[in-house]
Amino acid sequence: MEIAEHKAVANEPASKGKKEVVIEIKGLKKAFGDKQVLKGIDLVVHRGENVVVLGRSGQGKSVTIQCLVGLLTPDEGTLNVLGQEVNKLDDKELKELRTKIGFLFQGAALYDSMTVRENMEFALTRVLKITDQSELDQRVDDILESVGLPDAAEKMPSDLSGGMRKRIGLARTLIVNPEIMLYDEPTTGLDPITSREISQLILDMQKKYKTTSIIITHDMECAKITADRVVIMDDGKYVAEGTFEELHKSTDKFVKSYFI
Ligand SMILES: Nc1ncnc2c1ncn2[C@@H]1O[C@H](COP(=O)(O)OP(=O)(O)OP(=O)(O)O)[C@@H](O)[C@H]1O
Repeated sequence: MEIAEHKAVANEPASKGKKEVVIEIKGLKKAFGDKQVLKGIDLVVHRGENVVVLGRSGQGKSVTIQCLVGLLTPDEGTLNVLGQEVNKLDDKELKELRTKIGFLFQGAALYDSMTVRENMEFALTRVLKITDQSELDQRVDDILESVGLPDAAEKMPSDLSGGMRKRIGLARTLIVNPEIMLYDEPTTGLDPITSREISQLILDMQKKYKTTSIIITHDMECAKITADRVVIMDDGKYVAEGTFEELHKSTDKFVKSYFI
């Protein structure tokens, strides 16, 4: 197995030649009852990087993300996000940290009784406390333009196709300027063409908004399009790491099984 040794680089200054560490997970372990799900996860994500996590179902990819944002408490290990130890934060500090993190989960989680514009404005007023109507309008129009749906503002979520809902969900998440984006299977349930468009959009948004992302996916094309780096998870650990091309060329039987 060709796992790269994860070097402990937390707390390094973002000085010349060194990339700023935005997320650092060390020795993360988590069990539910007698089921040991995470058996020692180590991961460093640098600013502006898209890291894709691959792995069969039930490996603990989502559990890792939930630990990262303080929704689950690990049994062992440390999670450092934007310079803060997640498990040492009180509720108020955790809430504050979460405003810097955008989530895009399987369902786009739009409020069905609100128009697209109202969904966006709700996020802006709640998170960024913006109340000026012209600024709200400008931000909504800008983000809808960015995700390729400039005319969707007055539509209801029920009027949108699955692909459009994903785009609007992404817009709603990005409109509050998160530093980190966490995607949990962003292309699940979409047809191959729409999946490709959403993957491309994730990449475009990373470039435009300079976000740092962890993308959990089973979609290899999504991984190919979006990943600066791929990690593969198996049996509660990360077992292989590299660029998509590096892993694609791997001779390791387990890694190769992902690329068939
Ligand atoms: N709150 C919880 N209580 C008990 N067990 C849980 C809890 N959350 C997750 N698990 C268990 O942990 C294991 C890993 O779940 P997780 O959702 O992280 O898998 P995953 O790798 O994201 O899978 P998938 O690709 O199917 O989403 C599963 O067996 C799941 O049942």
